[in-house]
Amino acid sequence: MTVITWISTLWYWLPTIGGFGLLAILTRAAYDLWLHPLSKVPGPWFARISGIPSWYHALQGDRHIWIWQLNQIYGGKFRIEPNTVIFCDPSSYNDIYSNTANVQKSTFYPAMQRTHKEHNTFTETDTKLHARKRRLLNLSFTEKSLRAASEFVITHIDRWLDLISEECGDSTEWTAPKDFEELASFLVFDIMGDLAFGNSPKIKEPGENPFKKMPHNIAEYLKFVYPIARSPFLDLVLWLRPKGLDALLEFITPPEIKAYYQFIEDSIAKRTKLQEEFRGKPETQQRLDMFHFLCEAKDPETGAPAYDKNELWAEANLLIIAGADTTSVSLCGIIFYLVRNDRCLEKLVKEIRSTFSTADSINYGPKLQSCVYLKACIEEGMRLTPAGPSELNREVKPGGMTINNEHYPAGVIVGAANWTQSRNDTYGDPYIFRPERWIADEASGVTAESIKVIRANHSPFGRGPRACPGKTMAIMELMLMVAKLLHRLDVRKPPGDTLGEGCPEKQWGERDRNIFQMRDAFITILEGPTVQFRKRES
Ligand code: HEM
Repeated sequence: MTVITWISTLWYWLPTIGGFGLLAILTRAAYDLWLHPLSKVPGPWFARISGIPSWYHALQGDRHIWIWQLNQIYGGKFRIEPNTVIFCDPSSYNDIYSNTANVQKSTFYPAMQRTHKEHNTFTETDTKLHARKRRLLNLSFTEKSLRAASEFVITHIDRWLDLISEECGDSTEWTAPKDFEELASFLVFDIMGDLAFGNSPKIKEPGENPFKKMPHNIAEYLKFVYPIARSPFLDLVLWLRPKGLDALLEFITPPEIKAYYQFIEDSIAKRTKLQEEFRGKPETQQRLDMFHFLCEAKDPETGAPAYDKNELWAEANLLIIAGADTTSVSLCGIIFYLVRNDRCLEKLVKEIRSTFSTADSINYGPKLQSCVYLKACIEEGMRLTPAGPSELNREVKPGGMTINNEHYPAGVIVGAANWTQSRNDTYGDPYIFRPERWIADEASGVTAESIKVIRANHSPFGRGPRACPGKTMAIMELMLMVAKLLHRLDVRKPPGDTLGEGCPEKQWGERDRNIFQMRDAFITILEGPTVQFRKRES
């Protein structure tokens, strides 16, 4: 048969093929609307028959705003994709993320990993395999490792503040406006590099350094991979990955990201060698970073090293991605709100400067823990600036589960979105930065009970078996960063600066000038805040 005959035959059959295609789409849409187990759950009709709206908003980076808007329209639960329901009340939140919930992570998570082979604790969907990985990873998050980590953290924060103070000089004038988002991400990446694989990229230091683009490149990578993981073609993508798609993605990976991977590989090789040299020496002569605890982890059944080279790579890489952006986003959120709320900033500065006589005396101990207003500012900043604004989705396992007294069958995807969850009615005045809501005080009417209610509503570190193992470390870092910064320096918003604020010309949900706006790429991507520093007066 000649090519011309092929084309004319195809042309002849095209209407029939098109007709069958259309029929299949209409049949599927009718099923999704009227027969699907979620058919009674409300939601926009297009989202109930197609993943395209959700995908579109993932591409736009405003999926959290879209979900929040749907919450205003449809109430406590709605369908955002044919097979996905979002819940917005505390009771459902607890049902989905409790230790006993019959759920596992959905296939969204493996889609976020670099290659189909590179499973780490975060992307593992199988509940039993995850439990094993998590038990081992937890060995890096003990009280002992935390104490050891705090020393690395303090060294970096002090150096960071020395550099900012140098810019202030001896003058009592304010510095030029600074991009705090950049400053924060440089600090946190240096810390995480040091802790996760024993090599700080030293990007907070002045001067040229190719790794200064690293936080930006990771953000770009997330912006690229996130819409893929949220796409309606996810099953096809996952099927194609081992069949050549991974190789293609590797090929088109930008050189800056490849340089970052190379940096991790080299650092791990060097750090592994060092670990060998340390073997047998007393602990005081070893480097007790998180990598140490990963290397020393033993499989409880066989007694053999818990991680092979590839797993060690995957876990160390996970720690830097999971621990760096999240902490820097939280720090930016806290500072954004503090420099816009003089009353809170003054109260916090007073607490810190009256608790510690010098910035050097601030370390991770009972005195820092006694700073209740500091803790409250951190909780409030993290409430308004969640490090991941959309839902942490979970797939219901065989046997189904009950959420808020209703049954959901196996295979359905469920979740609650942090941005929406931290703005619901439980807070009374959710759009106000008011750290006092986290402190029990008879005079202001805040009780232990009211705090329990708002805490049950949402947790920035997640809840249940997949909750963040780095929570205590992150809180330790944030407390030290904010306390040391405000002890040494005065900070303010440059007069007239609006970077990061909402704006009346923007779409619904992004207009409030008092709210820090963000882009959703699973992890939050921010622009701003801008701040000015000044040596403290006394
Ligand atoms: C303020 C900072 C942080 C926030 C807001 C945060 C938040 C979260 C959240 C919400 C999850 C659950 C994600 C999900 O279910 O999809 C998570 C998981 C995780 N986080 Fe964090 N995190 C922070 C800092 C850290 C740090 C410092 C580390 C490590 C040094 C870390 C390591 C991890 C790991 C390994 C997981 C995966 C746990 C699992 O799947 O079992 N995080 N984090």
